[in-house]
Order: sequence, then structure tokens, then C-alpha cells
Amino acid sequence: MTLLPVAEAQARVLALGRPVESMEVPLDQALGRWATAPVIARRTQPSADLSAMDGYALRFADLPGPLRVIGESAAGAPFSSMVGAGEAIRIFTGAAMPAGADTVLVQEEAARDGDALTLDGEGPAHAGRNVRRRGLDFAEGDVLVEQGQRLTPARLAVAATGGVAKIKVARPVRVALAATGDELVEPGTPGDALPESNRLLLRALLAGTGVEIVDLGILPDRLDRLTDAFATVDADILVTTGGASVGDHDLVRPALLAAGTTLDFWRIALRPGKPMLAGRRGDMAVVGLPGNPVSAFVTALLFVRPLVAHLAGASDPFPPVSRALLGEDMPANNERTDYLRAELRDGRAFASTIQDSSMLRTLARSTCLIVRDPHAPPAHAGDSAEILMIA
Ligand SMILES: Nc1nc2c(c(=O)[nH]1)N[C@H]1C(S)=C(S)[C@@H](COP(=O)(O)OP(=O)(O)OC[C@H]3O[C@@H](n4cnc5c(N)ncnc54)[C@H](O)[C@@H]3O)O[C@H]1N2
Ligand code: MOO
Repeated sequence: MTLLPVAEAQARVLALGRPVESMEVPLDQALGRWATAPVIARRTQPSADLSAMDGYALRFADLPGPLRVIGESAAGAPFSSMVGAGEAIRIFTGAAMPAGADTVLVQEEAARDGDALTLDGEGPAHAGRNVRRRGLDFAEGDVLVEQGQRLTPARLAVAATGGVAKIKVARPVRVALAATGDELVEPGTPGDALPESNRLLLRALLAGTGVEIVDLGILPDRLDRLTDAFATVDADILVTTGGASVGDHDLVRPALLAAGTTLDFWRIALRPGKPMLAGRRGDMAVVGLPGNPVSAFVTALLFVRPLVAHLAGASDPFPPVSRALLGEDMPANNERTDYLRAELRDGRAFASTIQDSSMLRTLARSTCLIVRDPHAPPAHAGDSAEILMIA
């Protein structure tokens, strides 16, 4: 059996979706979504030369004084006339520099007696010290956020400062979630039956990306019920978990086919997550995740969240890869890319001893996944390794 390499599977999953239309939203509704058009500054920031400190605005050439204080400029209340030779004005952080002055003397280095001002310290090193020039941050017309970038708190703040009130993002991507398995019950159900956790996991992984979740609940291991649910769902993406393997009760694949899904691939060279499948029904992308919770987590991270980001206009939809040193030696890898649950401590990644894909407590303790390429040779403590941060 040939298994699809992870990168190829990722590209094929992205190609299954149909990008969704854009809409304009107020900035406070855009967090975590992606800009579907560049955000352009409508004003220059700062819009005038401003003082960066509390002190006195003056002409550098006039130092060390004495100077005469002739007025004041506060943020929002500028000094309206000119500072001439031998003159200074009291100024505060964020206040407009008056015409004629070129430098700010900080108040800690000034001695003042009534209107008389003298230098009391080293003073500014050069003309222009402690002045923020007009346009220091950005100029009208500058691109503040590029198309396809994620809208982080800082990007929303810079857009607001640029005089932008609404931003173009994708409309919410509709993601239908279905868990499958006769053994599963809703969390909180008394008794020993297995609480269903994959929908919660997926919902949480997608939170903050602007998705709209269509909850199909827990579906039983019955071909007719699964087929019916998959045939009638209306979403941009259908995500199922469980029933993806080869057992007699693994009915997701036949049900998806019976519901009119065209299968693109089944089984990836990936651990955990091998039995993942992907396809399309009409315009809806379909991703069938394995039921084991850790496998569902890893495949959601590598395939589902990137697909949502891609449909929502992300230019870089995949989780960012970083590097750490290995905490311990690692054996050679086989043909599947391995994502090992690990803890990052002082820049070193320590893999958990048991890497069973059912073990949620191990996943919950982990802060990163160590990525091991197919057929990677043995690695040693202290070697640099690729990691994905997960907490
Ligand atoms: N003979 C073979 N058996 C298996 C293979 C194989 O290649 N040959 N692959 C194994 C691998 S790898 C995986 S991963 C699993 C995935 O199987 P399924 O997708 O069919 O998952 P299920 O059998 O439905 O469930 C597996 C496990 O996870 C529990 N589960 C399922 N859904 C949930 C949920 N929503 N919340 C919590 N727990 C869930 C389920 O009870 C099972 O214990 O197959 C291997 N088998
Ligand atoms: O792909 Mo499975 O997740 O190795 O147990």
C-alpha cells in the first residue's frame, strides 16, 4: 500500500475547497480572520511632528540657554504661534511641536525659575532629539496589512490608527462537524461510556478563525444514518471523525461515497493520522479524520485548520514551523512522517515515552510536536529538530 506524503496530502486538501466571498466587518469583528484586501492607511502617523517626552521645545542652537518659556503645547492643545530665538515652550509627550522649535529638552535636565529656563544636565545630543517626525510610523497610502495576513491584535490597532474603520475579510467559513461511533456519549453523561471529545477539540482548534460551526452531533455506526447526514449537510467543509479505518464498523468512507462524495485520497504517510481521507461533494470539501483523539488533533492541525484558513483567504495557511534541540536520542524513523508529542523545556524538546494515538493526557501535557521526516536516520540529544508549537 503506498501512502501519500504529508505535503502532497496538504496541497490536495487545500485544492478541494472553494474560496468563500468577502465581506466588510468593523475592526472589532475581524480578530483572527484574514485580510482579503490590503489595508491601506488613510492618514499619516503621526500627522505632525510630536514630542516624544515631557519637557521643553526649543531651538537646539540656543542651548545651554538661558531661555524664556513663552507658552505650552499639550496633546490635543497645540501652541499656536512661533518659538523664536532664545525662546522655549513647555511641552508634553504626544503634543505637537511648535513652529520654530526643533528639539525637546527633557524636564529632568532642565532648571526652571518662573519663565527662565536653563540646562541642568547633559542636554540633547543633537538637533531633533526627542521629536517624532510626521510620518515616522507610516504615511497615507502605505500598506498596513497585506492581503492574506492574519488580523492580529497589533494589525487591528494599526488599521484603526490608519483611519480605517472596516476591513475586508471572508464571510464565515461554514464547517460541519460529525463524530461517529456507537460507543460515544456526550461529555457529562453519567456512567462508563466514552465521552465524545473530538468535536470539542475541533471547535476549539478553529475558534478565533471566524468559522460558523454546523454541529451534526454524534452519528451511530449505521450506513443509512451516516449516508443521510452526509448527503443533506450544507457547509463549505464537512469534517468527520472516526470510522476511517478498515474495521467492519468503519463506515464513514462507504457512507460518504453513497452520499455522492468523490474521494480524492485515503491514507497518508503520517503518524498519527494515517487513515485520514479527503474528497469533495459538490462545492463542499470533505475531510474524514481518524477517531483516535490524538490522530484527530494532528490531522486537524495539519489539514483542517489550514483548509479553513485557505478558504478564508490566508496567504500562509499552514502552522508555523520552528526549531528546537532534541532533549534525548531518537531512533531512525520508518516511512511515515512522525509528529511526536513533546515538552519544550529550556529550548530542548523531550518526547513522551509512550506515543499512543489514544492518549489525550500525554497530548494535554505536551507543548510541541517533534517532526520526524520519513526514513530520518537516528538523531541525537542536542541535534536541531523541526517542531510545531501546540500550546
Ligand atoms: N487493522 C487495522 N486497524 C487499524 C489501522 C490499520 O491500518 N489496520 N489503523 C489504525 C490507526 S493508525 C488509526 S488512527 C485508527 C483510526 O481508526 P478510525 O478512524 O476508524 O477510528 P475509530 O475506530 O472510530 O476510533 C478509534 C478510537 O478512538 C475513539 N474515538 C473515536 N471517535 C472519538 C471521539 N469523537 N471522541 C473520543 N474518542 C473517540 C474510539 O472509541 C476508538 O477507541 O485505526 C487503527 N486501526
Ligand atoms: O494514524 Mo493512527 O493515528 O497512528 O493511531
